[in-house]
Amino acid sequence: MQPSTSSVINETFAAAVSRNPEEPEFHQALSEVLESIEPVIAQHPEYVEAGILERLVEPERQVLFRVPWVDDSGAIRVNRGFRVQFNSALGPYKGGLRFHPTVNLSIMKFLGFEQTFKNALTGQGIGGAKGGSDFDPHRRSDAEIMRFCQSFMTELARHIGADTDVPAGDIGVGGREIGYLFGQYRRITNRHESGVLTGKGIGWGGAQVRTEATGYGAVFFLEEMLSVRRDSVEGKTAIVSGSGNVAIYAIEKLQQLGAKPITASDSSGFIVDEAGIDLELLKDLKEAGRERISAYAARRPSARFVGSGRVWEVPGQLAIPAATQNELGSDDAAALVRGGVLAVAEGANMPSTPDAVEVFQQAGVLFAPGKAANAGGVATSALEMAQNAARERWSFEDSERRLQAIMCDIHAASFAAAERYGHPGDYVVGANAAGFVRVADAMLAQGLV
Ligand SMILES: NC(=O)c1ccc[n+]([C@@H]2O[C@H](COP(=O)([O-])OP(=O)(O)OC[C@H]3O[C@@H](n4cnc5c(N)ncnc54)[C@H](O)[C@@H]3O)[C@@H](O)[C@H]2O)c1
Repeated sequence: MQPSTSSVINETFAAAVSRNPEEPEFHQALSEVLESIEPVIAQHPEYVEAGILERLVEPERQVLFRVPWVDDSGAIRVNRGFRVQFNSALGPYKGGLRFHPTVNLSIMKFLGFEQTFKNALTGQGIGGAKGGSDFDPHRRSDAEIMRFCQSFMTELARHIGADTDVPAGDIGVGGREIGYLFGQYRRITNRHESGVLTGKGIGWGGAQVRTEATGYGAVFFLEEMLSVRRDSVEGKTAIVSGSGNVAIYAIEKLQQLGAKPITASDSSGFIVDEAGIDLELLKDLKEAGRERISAYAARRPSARFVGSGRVWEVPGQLAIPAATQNELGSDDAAALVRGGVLAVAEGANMPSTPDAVEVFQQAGVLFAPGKAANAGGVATSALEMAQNAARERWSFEDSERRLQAIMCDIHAASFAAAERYGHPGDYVVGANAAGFVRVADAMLAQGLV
């Protein structure tokens, strides 16, 4: 007799937890995905027979390395570098690099695992990975950032390649860092291998819309969810957290589509601007000046800075958490519901705790998990790889149209899978199921590797 689906899921989870102790973020991501694919497993015993679940939860390769560098005072510093190559059944490993002091193996594995399903959802033929370092770029000089990136790439270079593994940016890794990383890779390999990194500068192999893609994509996804209810983002107030790459371009697209974003945040607090965010000012402070968010309120009379408290207490009909994991708990979700929220799209990866997701779903709020809503970034990275391989350059308009089409496809695939597996309207089940089936089918076809 076949073991029951729930016992297979529970055993896989328990074995993964005992093999990877003290990795809470990884356990959280595993439990969220495994739980929601139960109805898929029930319909596909062949996945269980082929050991797909046991194989999926074990990364194909994990690389940990020393990153020695010299700071501006001449002192030697040592950080730890990571690259977790999770799954390459659908294509070369693909996923961002994060430079942040909280980076550890648990966070890398949660992100690499999630990335596998997200990348599958894009339909662009890319596997899943994540990497980074516990290096803190905050208050580091430009020269220190460059030396760190060069040392980091000196080791990473031997593990990546246009057909092997293609890193990109994430928290703490933007255009400047990708430039330094690419320069060192080119120097070490003596190859201008454009497809080895994405998020490159437009003048040297980068793609139009890559910078904007994650934030724009999250708003396109919001628009798709609302359109199912014959509604749209137009005229609605939006609560956005973060003030980095994802938050800034989510705010930009919300404004272009007639919504009114009124908040932004960083780890020091948040600002509320009832007149609507002044995007030029925000970009000037965060992209050019790398200043704290309080500087926004200091320069804009309609805004106030709140140093303690929760941005989610501010009422609005739309919410885009776009800072970091577990930034939105059940009390925050309840506050958003009280404030009249209709739809939430996760710009960041796993910003909502499982309890918060439950609060949204119980209240009938449209909820898009990060692996669907923020997949626009990696999808556009795949477009960058395609342009690099073909030595082509597509226009901004063409690239944005392709991004929008991909987000519509991700929405449609997630929506359809939710219906098919008995959870209509549940985008968490839909996105996990749709992504999982694509990866599982490829693994099944490729044998026990
Ligand atoms: N950049 C992308 O293309 C992309 C794609 C998919 C998902 N994501 C996810 O989106 C999120 C944001 O990434 P980004 O690229 O905008 O990074 P970023 O470094 O440009 O911005 C991160 C923002 O989050 C804020 N932040 C970080 N830690 C915080 C904390 N503990 N409390 C409050 N605020 C905090 C920072 O101040 C900053 O405003 C991350 O979860 C990332 O994994 C990014």
